[in-house]
Amino acid sequence: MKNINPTQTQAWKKLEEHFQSVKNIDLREAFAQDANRAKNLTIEVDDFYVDFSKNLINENTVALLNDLADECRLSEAIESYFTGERINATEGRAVLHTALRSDIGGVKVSENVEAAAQNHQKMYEFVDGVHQGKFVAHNGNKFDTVVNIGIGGSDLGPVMIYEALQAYKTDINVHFVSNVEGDHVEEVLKKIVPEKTLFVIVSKSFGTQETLTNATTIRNWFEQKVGKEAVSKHFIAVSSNVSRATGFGISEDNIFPMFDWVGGRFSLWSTVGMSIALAFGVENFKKLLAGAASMDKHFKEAPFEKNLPVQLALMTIWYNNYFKAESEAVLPYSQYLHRLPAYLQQAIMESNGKSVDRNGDLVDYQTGNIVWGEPGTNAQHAFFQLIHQGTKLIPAHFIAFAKAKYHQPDHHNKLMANFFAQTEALMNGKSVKEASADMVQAGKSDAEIEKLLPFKVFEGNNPTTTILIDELTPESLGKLVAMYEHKIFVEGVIWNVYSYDQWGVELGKVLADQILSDIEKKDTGTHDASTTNLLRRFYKLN
Ligand SMILES: O=P(O)(O)OC[C@H]1O[C@](O)(CO)[C@@H](O)[C@@H]1O
Repeated sequence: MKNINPTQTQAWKKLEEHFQSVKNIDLREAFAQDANRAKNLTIEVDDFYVDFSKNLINENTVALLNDLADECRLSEAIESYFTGERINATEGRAVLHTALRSDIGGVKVSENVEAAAQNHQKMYEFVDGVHQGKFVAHNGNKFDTVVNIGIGGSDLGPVMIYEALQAYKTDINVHFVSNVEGDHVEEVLKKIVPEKTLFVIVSKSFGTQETLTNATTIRNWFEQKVGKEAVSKHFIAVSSNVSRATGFGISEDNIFPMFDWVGGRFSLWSTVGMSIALAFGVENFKKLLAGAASMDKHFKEAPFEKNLPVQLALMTIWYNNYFKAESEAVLPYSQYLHRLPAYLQQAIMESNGKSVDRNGDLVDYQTGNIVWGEPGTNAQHAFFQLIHQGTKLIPAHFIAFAKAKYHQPDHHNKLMANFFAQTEALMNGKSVKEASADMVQAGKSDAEIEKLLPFKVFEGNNPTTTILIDELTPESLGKLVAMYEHKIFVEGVIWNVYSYDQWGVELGKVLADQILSDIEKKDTGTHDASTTNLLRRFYKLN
């Protein structure tokens, strides 16, 4: 059976017509006319309150988007996802990060769930052993520092969670080395005491240039400082390629396997989460998994119209494919979530940045959107100007926790006041009448008002989705991340792309290897004129 081109569905065509009548919706009027708008366009799932009502939609939009999901056979796709069908067809793999945290896929994936549990068990025993002083440094010291050596999914998930759960941290500190840039390694090495540090090399393939280079440099440094014989006590690895890891010199006991049915960017729930478990303890790691599991259940069971990942994905499709918005901002009003946008950039853009559909045909519609963001309120003082008054439509997710971690009511009230004010301001804007009234009030002359008026007007009608969560806990964080994972899945199904491969990153890797061999010989090789000149300039200084 051919995979469905979304643009050929009835719903897509109806949405095109519907778009003509909704594209100029005035949100202020929409709220004035419908007292139930906020209530009807909000989904509450336990501690998550997600308000879609400040989006450029009406209830008919939601119904038509749900029809689109139906016509694209989303329900069947969800079933295939959870039951381990090889939906990553270009690599011939199942996509089962869900089996790392819930048994919702039923008997078909019970073997995967069991294998995941065994791997987790080995990790939990190790982590508990480190905390209890059973697994110690070569000289009997307790480890108080971990260095996570990995990149992409072997870094972004762990570092994002590590930053987010600082309030739950044990006395183990984690540093992350990812970039192949030697200065990154040096800066981390400056901060650590090797005798008290555990190094975790994380690489699903154990073939990634950056990670192997960093791991080699760090091991050499360690051998010089402490001695070769101590390496086996201080270096462990997480990989699905156990033989390569042993080839690197890590003993098999110190290797924590992962599976090829877990994609790198969805792997923080696996043994890739080793540094998370070390930093926060096994119980908190389990809570993170439990939170994700509850979102899995919601996603699998809730009807589309009440389903958070489904509705979030449909909103993205609405803006991306009808309004032709290119990007989406993710704005956490929590400093703890400062790495969430970076994490989501990989998860979303590596997954759905595809231009060939699942039939192998070039798509003639927009797929993966660009995701970016920073925490509020800082972002307000940086790029909000463009969202308020620029020429681009930027739908934004505003994420906040109703309860602060520390009791600082003055700070929290101010933070939340900004959080609420921004979505209101983005929606309401400021009309000519309001802007001139303000200036009259401020005592401006008529001439000044006339001159400044165009600059003081805010068009408004900028769409936002508010994700208000009771509190930042390991559980709620797990839910939040899983919610975005499933959103990515739904978008991939509707855009009819394979979300779980990443062939697009391969070409650069191959070319970098070729150029490296030129650089090592100080040769300009056979490159285009621009690259040749750049190499010459580089050789002058090296
Ligand atoms: O864990 P590995 O195999 O080192 O890969 C790191 C990252 O590289 C990528 O394959 C892409 O470059 C990512 O998908 C992955 O997360």
